[in-house]
Amino acid sequence: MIEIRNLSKIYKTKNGHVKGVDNVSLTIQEGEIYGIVGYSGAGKSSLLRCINLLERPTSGGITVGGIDLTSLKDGDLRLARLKIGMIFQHFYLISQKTVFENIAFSLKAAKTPPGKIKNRVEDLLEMVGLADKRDVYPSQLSGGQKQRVGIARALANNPNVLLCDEATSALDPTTTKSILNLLKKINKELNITIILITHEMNVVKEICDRMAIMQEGRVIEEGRVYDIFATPQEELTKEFIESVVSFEMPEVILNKCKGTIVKVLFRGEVAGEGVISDTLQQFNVKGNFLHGSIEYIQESPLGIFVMELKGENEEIEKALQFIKNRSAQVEVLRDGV
Ligand SMILES: Nc1ncnc2c1ncn2[C@@H]1O[C@H](COP(=O)(O)OP(=O)(O)OP(=O)(O)O)[C@@H](O)[C@H]1O
Repeated sequence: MIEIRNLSKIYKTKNGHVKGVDNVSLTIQEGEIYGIVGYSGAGKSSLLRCINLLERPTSGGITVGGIDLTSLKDGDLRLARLKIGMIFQHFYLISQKTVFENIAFSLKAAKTPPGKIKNRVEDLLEMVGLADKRDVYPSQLSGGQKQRVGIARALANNPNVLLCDEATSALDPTTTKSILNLLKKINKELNITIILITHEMNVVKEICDRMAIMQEGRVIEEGRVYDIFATPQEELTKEFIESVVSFEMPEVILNKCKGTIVKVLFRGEVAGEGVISDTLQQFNVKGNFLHGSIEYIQESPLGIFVMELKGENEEIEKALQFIKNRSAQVEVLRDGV
């Protein structure tokens, strides 16, 4: 378990103090994939770098697996850090060393007996699918392959935690997917807790169990990814969700609709369409679908429909109540005109 307690990071610059992280407290469970989302400057990297003490927090504490990292002296901190791997957006491989040597470098730094290095590197290369690239140099690799080397290097010393700093932001969508699948595999097979920071909500939707949204150094919302997608509370959270699940409708379409426009959200296994068709049968209202999709978040369906309901006000009220009782959320986007 990772516990971040009242953590603040203040940078002293020549123009004054800048608050990178402002009193953040989070608990991340063992084996979880946890996403931290925010726009540029929100404080994500500062927070991530405080977790392994690449940055010393100005105040607050970090406990990883029961060890309070902020209280450790240099030697003990170095040892504790070996159990926290990290990967980066720009990979940071050593260009003069081969793939094998890049990974071996981590093992040598941790004083692994020389006789054990070869097998370990080969196992790691196998795990990340790069056995055939053992002797090539980073410049001969694609971005996705470079990140695989980064991952192998981060896993070299059997960490319990993997920190991912915008690990897929420099990659195309297909490569991003393959790296996310690799991270999922590592999380499941090695039971490594993963914390990733990203500005891409689709990354979080794809692999995270829980997430936090950061703004101006603070965590403004936190919870299970599914719940956050289903019922976001903060405007910024809604904005991030709309970047992957958009229900914007062209004005011309809205202007044509004279009925009540509602957005309905169905969670889990509830068959949304069934509820809607029951509503239309039981009440004297006409329905017109404007938008609809079923998003799968961690394989759980989340159905979101936007529709126009037409009829007498009283019937519409009854229909809305009926839907409300059978759905996760109903929001009237616009009353009938
Ligand atoms: N070394 C530093 N010195 C001074 N200010 C810093 C330093 N590092 C970060 N900051 C400031 O702290 C705030 C948070 O920055 P941080 O890099 O953590 O945000 P971020 O969400 O990771 O953004 P990005 O994705 O652009 O890196 C910003 O205002 C930034 O300018």
